[in-house]
Amino acid sequence: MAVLVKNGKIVNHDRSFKADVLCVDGKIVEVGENIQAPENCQVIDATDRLVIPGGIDTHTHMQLPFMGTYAVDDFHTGTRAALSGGTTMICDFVLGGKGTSLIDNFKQWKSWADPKVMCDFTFHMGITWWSEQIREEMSKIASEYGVNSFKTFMAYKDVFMLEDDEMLECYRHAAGIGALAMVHAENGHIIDRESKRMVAEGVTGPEGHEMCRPEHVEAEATQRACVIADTVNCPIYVVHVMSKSAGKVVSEMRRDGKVVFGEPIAASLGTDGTNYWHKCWRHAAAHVMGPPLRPDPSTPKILMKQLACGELECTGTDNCTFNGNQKALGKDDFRKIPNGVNGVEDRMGVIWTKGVHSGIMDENRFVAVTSTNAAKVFNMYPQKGIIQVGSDADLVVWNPDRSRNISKDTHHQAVDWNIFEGMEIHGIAEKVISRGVLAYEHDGDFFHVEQGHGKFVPRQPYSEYVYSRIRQREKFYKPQKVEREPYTGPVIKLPQ
Ligand SMILES: NC(=O)NCCC(=O)O
Ligand SMILES: [Zn+2]
Repeated sequence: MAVLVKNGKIVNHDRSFKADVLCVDGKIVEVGENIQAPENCQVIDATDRLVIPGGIDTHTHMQLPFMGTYAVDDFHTGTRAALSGGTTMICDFVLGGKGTSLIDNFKQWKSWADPKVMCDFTFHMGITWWSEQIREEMSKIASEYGVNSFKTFMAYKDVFMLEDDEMLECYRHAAGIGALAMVHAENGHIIDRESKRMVAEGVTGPEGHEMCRPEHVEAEATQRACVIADTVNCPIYVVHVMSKSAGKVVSEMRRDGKVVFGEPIAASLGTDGTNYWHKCWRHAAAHVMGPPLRPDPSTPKILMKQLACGELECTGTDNCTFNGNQKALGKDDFRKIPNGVNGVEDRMGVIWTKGVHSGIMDENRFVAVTSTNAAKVFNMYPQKGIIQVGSDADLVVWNPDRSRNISKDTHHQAVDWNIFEGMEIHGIAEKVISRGVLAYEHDGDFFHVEQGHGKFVPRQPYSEYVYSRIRQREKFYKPQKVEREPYTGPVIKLPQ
């Protein structure tokens, strides 16, 4: 069945123009003026509306097994919520523990996702231990399984954390197979020691979670990860940039010519870490995630400005949700509170409200940071991230003139809390088209697709957007030997 979106203002990352869009069999087949609707065509009137490429959430953890429990939003409720907010694709993390196989983990996550997803999805792989097996599996995953991005952790000591030398080898290999290294940047050794000290000194509440890992603990690791990646000419993507200091490091590294990308998330752009000092334990615990939200209330605006001017690149959510009774595992010790917050439903609205509506970025940049840049960085462009002939028909009819209030009582996510509770959102995804099918209508709250509608999107290595600069830099990474006469003078003898 064909879908024709009429009279909309098409917004792409680089230009906006008035046109219709015709979608047939999941693809955009025509973009132009006064397109005639073919037979059996569903016509969607987008007069006075924007038509934007479907959002791509670069970072989710649906039903993640984590800290003894499972994230409560699974591939069904999570992707359903995504659609309702204008996101038509998620990038979820396959995250097995130490000693596990990447191939087995990939198959496990795929079997969870396939029957449940309501929007398209792809995977990043977590590298939680290092060995010859993992090196070989990384190659296989990149060449045969359609995954070209691998996340390493500098935190979660003894669980997911790699040491610097392991990261170096992992990144060297990633560069060799045309993949993108991703990093959770926090100094895991400091967190390990300081969280124990915090509890020993009687600070057991959620505020201790932030105090044992203040923002320089994130910034130091961000700098270290960038240096490690640069040493082996590997591109690096810093996930969940949560602080001004880490954002500054990313920006400085980019200005210094390093191939570094930074990803703030809906949470770091939309709220802040003062919540950890809230008198209600449940409220404070709901915001616990790693790296934490920052108590400096100027953080969200500064990160938004960095996004607007190109210092930061993409936006995700790190959506990893736990209900109150799960968070309560840490009621007497913040170290046991499952880490994670919501965002997949509200990311587009939060960024429009705090970025575009507030005058920090324009609509084209909004499209870039919510969709196009992700498609480019992760090598899905122009299949995803742009409205043009030949691209997947993932479209959102966006009404910038309507507003809504966020609440856990009305959101679509399974989680019983919303960190954006009460926030007035400007900009509504009125109609959401996923692979050429009208999937969601805001008015009436209608979902027209079933579980299993979404498809896995395989991605090739060597994203041009990322690797063209890596190739240019290769010549500087070859060690240059100086030809000289051998030294023939005396040499002292060292004691045996
Ligand atoms: N971020 C978080 O708190 N939970 C998800 C796992 C991770 O990405 O660190
Ligand atoms: Zn992380």
